[in-house]
Amino acid sequence: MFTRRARNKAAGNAPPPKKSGAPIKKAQFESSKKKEVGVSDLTLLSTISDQSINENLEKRFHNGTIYTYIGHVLISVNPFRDLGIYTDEVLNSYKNKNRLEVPPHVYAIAESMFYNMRAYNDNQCVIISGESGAGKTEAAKRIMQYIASVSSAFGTSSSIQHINDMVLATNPLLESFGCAKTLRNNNSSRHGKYLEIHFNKSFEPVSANITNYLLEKQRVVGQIRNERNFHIFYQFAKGASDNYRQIFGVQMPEQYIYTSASGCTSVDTIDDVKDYQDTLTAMKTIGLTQEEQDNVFRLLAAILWIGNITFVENEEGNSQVADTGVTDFVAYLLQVDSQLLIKSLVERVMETSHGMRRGSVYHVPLNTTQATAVKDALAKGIYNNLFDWIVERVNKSFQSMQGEVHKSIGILDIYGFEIFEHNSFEQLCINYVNEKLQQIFIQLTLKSEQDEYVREQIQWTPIKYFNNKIVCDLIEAKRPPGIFAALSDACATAHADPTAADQSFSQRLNMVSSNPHFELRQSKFIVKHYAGDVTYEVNGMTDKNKDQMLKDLLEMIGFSILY
Ligand SMILES: Nc1ncnc2c1ncn2[C@@H]1O[C@H](COP(=O)(O)OP(=O)(O)OP(=O)(O)O)[C@@H](O)[C@H]1O
Repeated sequence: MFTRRARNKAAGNAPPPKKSGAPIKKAQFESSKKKEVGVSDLTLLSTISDQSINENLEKRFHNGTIYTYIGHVLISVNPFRDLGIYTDEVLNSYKNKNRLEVPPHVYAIAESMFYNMRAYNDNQCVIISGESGAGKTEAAKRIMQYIASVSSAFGTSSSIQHINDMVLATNPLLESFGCAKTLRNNNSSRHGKYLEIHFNKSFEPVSANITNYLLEKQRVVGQIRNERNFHIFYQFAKGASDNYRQIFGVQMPEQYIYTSASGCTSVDTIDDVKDYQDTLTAMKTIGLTQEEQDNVFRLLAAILWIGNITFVENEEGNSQVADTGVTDFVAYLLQVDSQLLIKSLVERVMETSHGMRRGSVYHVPLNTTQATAVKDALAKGIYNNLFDWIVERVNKSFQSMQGEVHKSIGILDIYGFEIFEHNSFEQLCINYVNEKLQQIFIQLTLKSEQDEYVREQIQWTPIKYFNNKIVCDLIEAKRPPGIFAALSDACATAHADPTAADQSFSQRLNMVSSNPHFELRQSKFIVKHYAGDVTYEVNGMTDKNKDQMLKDLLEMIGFSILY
């Protein structure tokens, strides 16, 4: 976790010097103060090696001390239990304190951001990085909690309280729609989020803005064994009111394919019914009207029922909806004609063209596999649009309150680095984002620091570090092509057959195989990431990258009054 530093490094956020002659307060001997274990800043270690760093972190961790600095970067080790370190008392003990006066804590980071913004009139940003389950989202929430608390004390108007409530309400709302249980983390973020809190010239919070990055929408239609769909589906299925159960046909999660196929509908540490109530409260706090909420839940119900549409083969070997009762209900939820819905699922409209002129239109029947893919594309498309709409709606609520914006504090919380038994396009994207963050980290810390020593002609022993630019290039380079360029090229080669497109991708990967961080192995490839080696499966990558929402589906949805 690291923040943008103040311009004047030496000043830090030291309290103002005491006037001479002022009475000196009696010092308190804090018998309750925890004894320092190891060093609180790794730069104080006498020998710096992986082993000594790990030993120090471990020693502190066993003492219940999860935070340690390395210069101005805070390292946090997830305790996976309540250590009682986020109480109001602890929070208050960090207010107006220089971070060197108090033990390392995420509150100290938040305090220096708030101080630096005011003292140096500078925008602030904290980047939280770490592998999946490391505790990034928790840290982001603690920072938001701290900023809300100190900024409330800064002004007295009720609108400040309201803005802070809204900022905090974005957490349960976006977690419900954007987090899910994975094998690594019961509350894993499946999207990236950059939250900016805006302040006026008096440094009172006046609004906020959320930028959302790449939701893992594939999860809507399938999850690996013992993972779950997005939390909201289980909350809704278990907690919906009788009215919603009646009008939207809400069943328990076991009754829906999208929420039950992975064999996990409940999680020990999650109370879906309570969380559903929290989501509703958050929606109200953000300002969603009852009608807006109804439409959100109508679409969620539609997605769940879309998952239950199944296809059988007719005599010609083409797909046919197995139970039109299900499609009728989906059509009612989406407010579209049920025959139109069925047609858009079981056939594809193809149009020939003669030069610039439009040619004939053909209705090509789909087989059951193709129809299932179309059905899934519809569910993913609706959920992705719904998620974007929620983020936009939250931002609209903030904008409506907006006074003059002077400075901001930004908090970046993204999905962490992932290695699973089977890794696909989603993991490649997530791990690529983590590589890019690591690059920024290297630029902002190690490289810029060492460049400064060179500029100021300071003698020092250069620290060797792995610069992961080579891995970023491997994934994103245009020329020679990296993995993404190879993937785009394979998708562009108009292969209707996904297997042929995947093969073409695999062949193109030969071109990147000279990179020492890459290995091609038949239908798989290995990327040696900064955080570990990950084996990705080629199968299905081109389809996921194309992410086609068929024209017929878009037209069908266009008829819905919900859109
Ligand atoms: N400081 C902490 N104290 C106690 N428990 C924590 C702390 N940080 C994290 N946890 C626990 O660990 C779980 C995982 O943390 P979190 O969701 O913040 O990880 P993450 O790094 O955001 O993961 P992902 O990249 O998968 O989203 C939390 O749900 C919580 O139970």
